[in-house]
Amino acid sequence: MSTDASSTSVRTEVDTPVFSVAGLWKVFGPKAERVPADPELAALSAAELRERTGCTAAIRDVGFDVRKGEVFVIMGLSGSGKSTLVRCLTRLIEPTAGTLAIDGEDVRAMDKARLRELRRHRAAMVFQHFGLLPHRTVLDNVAYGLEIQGVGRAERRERAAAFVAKVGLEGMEQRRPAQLSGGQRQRVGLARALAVDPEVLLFDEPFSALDPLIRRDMQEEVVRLHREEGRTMVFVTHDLSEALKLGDRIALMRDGRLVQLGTPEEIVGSPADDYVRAFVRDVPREQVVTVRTAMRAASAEETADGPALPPDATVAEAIEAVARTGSPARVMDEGRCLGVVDHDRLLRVVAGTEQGPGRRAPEAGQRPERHDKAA
Ligand SMILES: Nc1ncnc2c1ncn2[C@@H]1O[C@H](COP(=O)(O)OP(=O)(O)OP(=O)(O)O)[C@@H](O)[C@H]1O
Repeated sequence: MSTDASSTSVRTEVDTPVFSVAGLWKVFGPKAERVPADPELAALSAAELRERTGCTAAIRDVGFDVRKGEVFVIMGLSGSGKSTLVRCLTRLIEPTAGTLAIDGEDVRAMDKARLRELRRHRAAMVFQHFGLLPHRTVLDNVAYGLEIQGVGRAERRERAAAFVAKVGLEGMEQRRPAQLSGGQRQRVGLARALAVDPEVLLFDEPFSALDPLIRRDMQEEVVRLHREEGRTMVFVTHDLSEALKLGDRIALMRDGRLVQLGTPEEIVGSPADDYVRAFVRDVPREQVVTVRTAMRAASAEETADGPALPPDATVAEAIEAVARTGSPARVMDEGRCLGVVDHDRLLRVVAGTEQGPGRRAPEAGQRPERHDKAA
């Protein structure tokens, strides 16, 4: 999504944040509120803070917007504050300080009824431990959220059946959770969250208990659902490759702080500090750098011929196209040729020796748009 300040009205609508978070803190421990309020305490390291106050700052002064329709990934190592952060969004964990809004509405000011409504209708959570009801069938588990919403039996079963099919479990409606594999159970959890048609889906490390092949299936399922429905998603993971695969943007957390927020290409191409650099060192650049970044100006001859790729295609995809046809690939946007990528450009990205935007910190408005991560 564009961050261009001179946005058109369409862009303004697209840019309306679903969640807006600013100066958010979550401190566990005695008299937690004094920590964000006192600059001296707020500046202490985790160990010093614990020693001085007995408190743990799980989230420290974090701010970001989640834009409509994006997959927003919160990533970091164990203990960096990811789960706490995603739970703060619907106040499953109560923030200590800061502001938090959904569609412009102050979440911290919501009363119990409004919060319940928020969690049931607007922001549904998919947990790692799927929380299925063991004595209910797949269909009834998926219908459960609708039952809570007061939807009548016939309608909820019909809607639940459609979502069971949507996540690829057709024919298993009458099974119980114990009769399913881990991946199938996770699909039931996903269908249950989808069935209530929330504005935003929150995932807390939903796939970390799954074996790698099933995990990849589920990631593809999320990409597919996102492509089909365009639903906003906030996805917590400690796995960098999962983050790069799913995220339109990634918020990288360390010790409760947000150390970098950007597209996968920005995070890999322009790490904010040595910590992020070390984190992304082994990522194959061709899988995240886009042709928009790698391209050069095209000659008149080159604009007329050659394979065509959208600007957000990865260099890996371009390598395939160029290898197949033997000629430079054109980067096309709405029928216009923006530039070309040839052997030389592509090899430079793989070797990590290219000059240009991928090596600079992208400025606002220059961010590559990523529509179709699975392509
Ligand atoms: N209820 C609690 N009381 C005290 N400290 C807590 C509590 N919950 C979390 N913490 C601490 O807050 C920090 C962040 O925890 P959190 O669970 O959010 O991390 P995480 O990044 O999700 O980790 P993981 O990937 O291991 O789940 C950790 O230091 C943790 O020990």
